[in-house]
Amino acid sequence: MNIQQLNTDFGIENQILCVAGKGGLPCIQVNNAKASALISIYAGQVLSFKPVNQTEDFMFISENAYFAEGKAAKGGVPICWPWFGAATELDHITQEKKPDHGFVRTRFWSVVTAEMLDNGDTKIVLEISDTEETRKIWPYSFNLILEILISDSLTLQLTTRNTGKQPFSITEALHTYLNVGDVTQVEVLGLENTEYLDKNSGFAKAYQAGVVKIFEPTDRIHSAITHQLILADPDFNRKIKISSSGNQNVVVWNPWIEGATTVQDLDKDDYKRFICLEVANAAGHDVEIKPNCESRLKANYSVI
Ligand SMILES: O=P(O)(O)OC[C@H]1O[C@@H](O)[C@H](O)[C@@H](O)[C@@H]1O
Repeated sequence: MNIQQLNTDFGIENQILCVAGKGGLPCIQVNNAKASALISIYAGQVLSFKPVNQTEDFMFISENAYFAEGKAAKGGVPICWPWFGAATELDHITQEKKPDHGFVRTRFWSVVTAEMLDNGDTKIVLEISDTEETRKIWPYSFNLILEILISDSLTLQLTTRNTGKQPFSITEALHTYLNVGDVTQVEVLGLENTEYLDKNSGFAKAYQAGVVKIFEPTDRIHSAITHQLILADPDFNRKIKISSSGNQNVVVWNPWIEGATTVQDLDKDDYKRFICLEVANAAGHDVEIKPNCESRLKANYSVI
């Protein structure tokens, strides 16, 4: 991907700049009067989002994150698609294990548009479609579009279009790594009185009565959710609201101490610095999309 050409096509002086990011991977740097953001064109991944009145980024990125082709960078908002979690079947041609969380977070996307709106927001649209290579992993034709709106808040909208002749089913997630002051002090509001599958107990069903706190390895798929979460972070003295639509699940993940020491692309203390709150369709909540139809998953992240 030619950075100079990207700037010719999409650059706007002092506001939208295409740069070679870490590992030389192409990124879009956005600065407007309301916020700044960094978006990886490889992976279609928001790596940074910071409203101008905030000192702390919304996004956590591990110092040990991989920034290389074929690898997923640990942090920001990886897009899990067309499956969330481990693939349940082997590749039908190579018989190899399919990548966890799908294949679009380790592939180059394209820029469709990058524009400043009249109200001062910036809108970036990225897309990825099937190729001969993706059809070997997942035998369907698709067009996946990520619309990113950088305003006082961050809005992400992921649209899946079935461009083929047969229906397909997906699971998916906006796998947001939210930057926190100290994960042991945060509270997640909005999941009270919901059921969840506990991945750390063999996907056993469990029930969350009160607010969610992190004090052990946590890996859950909540269902029957409301579409609003609040992440209360006393150390950063802020509350982030996450409003969503098109999702039947919310995933809460923190690897805790033992997880952070075994995951190579996390530093041992990183577990304190993030919580993943993922707007998702997962664990049996597959979305079926018929030919010429589409489905949308949307989330907005704001400080309240
Ligand atoms: O692939 P990544 O970014 O390392 O994330 C892994 C984690 O992603 C979470 O979404 C899953 O619920 C966890 O089970 C998994 O371990």
